[in-house]
Amino acid sequence: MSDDDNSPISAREARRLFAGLRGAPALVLAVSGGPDSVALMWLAARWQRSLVRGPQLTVVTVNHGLRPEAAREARQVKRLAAELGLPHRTLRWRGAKPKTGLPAAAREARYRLLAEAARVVGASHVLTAHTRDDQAETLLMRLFRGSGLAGLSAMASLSERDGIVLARPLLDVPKSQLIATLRRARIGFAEDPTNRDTALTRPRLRALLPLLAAGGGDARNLARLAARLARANAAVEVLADGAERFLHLRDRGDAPQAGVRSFEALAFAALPEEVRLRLLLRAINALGHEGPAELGKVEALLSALDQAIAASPDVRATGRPVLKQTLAGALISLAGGRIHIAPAPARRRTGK
Ligand SMILES: Nc1ncnc2c1ncn2[C@@H]1O[C@H](COP(=O)(O)OP(=O)(O)OP(=O)(O)O)[C@@H](O)[C@H]1O
Repeated sequence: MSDDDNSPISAREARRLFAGLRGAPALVLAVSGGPDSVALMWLAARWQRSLVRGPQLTVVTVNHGLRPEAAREARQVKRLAAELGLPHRTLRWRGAKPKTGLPAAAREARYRLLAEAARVVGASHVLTAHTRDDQAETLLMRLFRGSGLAGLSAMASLSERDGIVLARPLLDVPKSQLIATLRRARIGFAEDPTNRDTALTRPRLRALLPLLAAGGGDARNLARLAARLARANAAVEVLADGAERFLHLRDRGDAPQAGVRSFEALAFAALPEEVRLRLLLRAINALGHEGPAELGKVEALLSALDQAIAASPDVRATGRPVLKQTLAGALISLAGGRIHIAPAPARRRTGK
């Protein structure tokens, strides 16, 4: 870790971090009460005060109703927001909580509530306080889960969700600098108890980080790797766009049925493997009705398609499907020299 990593963030540095947000009419700050998001709130408030006509800021805390201390933490955020002259709202996650996949459901609900709050106050962006350390952890989690290039690109500094831009202005900032900023400003913050719960994947990974850092795999290097992979991923996406247009042009005058995607099999087979995979993923995710397809399953499908195309040299000859599979609610078939992807018919109930 360099000395810089322990220095408070200067007003000038913060201006650079928030530069792209200056012209926004209003911003929502997602503040849980933990050090990162309290620092985000403090930095954003100082930045906004320094502007003649900066964006309106609204602080939002989501109480997931899962921990008894959450209400008190939300009140603490409200108090601090008031001291900084910022309006604050606490939003409750109501409704049934699932028995499995609770963290994912809580995150989903949190982003939905934050996006709703943004719409209510006319904000174009929701700002979260993800740091460089979070980026490194995300990369590692996805690495251990076997993600592909897109997943290993980790978090983007700007992304879109429900018509609202999700901005992560601190994604390149080490957490230690945020703590140093709060110490210098004499601001207290809550500690997230899930950080100490070693049953969860992220905290377990967090415990591994010092070992990795000792071997050179520190957050700076891991986050840099994520940025490089994101760059490569963006380039492959452009290639996939081009390939889609190329296949479409070859089909001129031969418009596919509505709600179906179809590619000429031999032209498809000549494309690079990563591009073929993405074309399948895009089509399956667009037309299937069972959520995003798993990369491993699309890889298996692609290999089956490749084999089927190679095994029938005159792939155009037969109108009968030489391959037919469903995946993530989409039906994929190879027939008459074309790969067709369509919504799978609804499954029939097996009960009598
Ligand atoms: N209860 C909350 N209320 C408002 N904002 C929150 C809340 N929890 C998290 N956030 C925002 O999200 C950021 C990331 O939080 P955290 O690292 O706990 O998320 P996570 O559960 O790991 O999921 P993800 O990284 O996908 O958001 C925080 O810095 C903060 O800006």
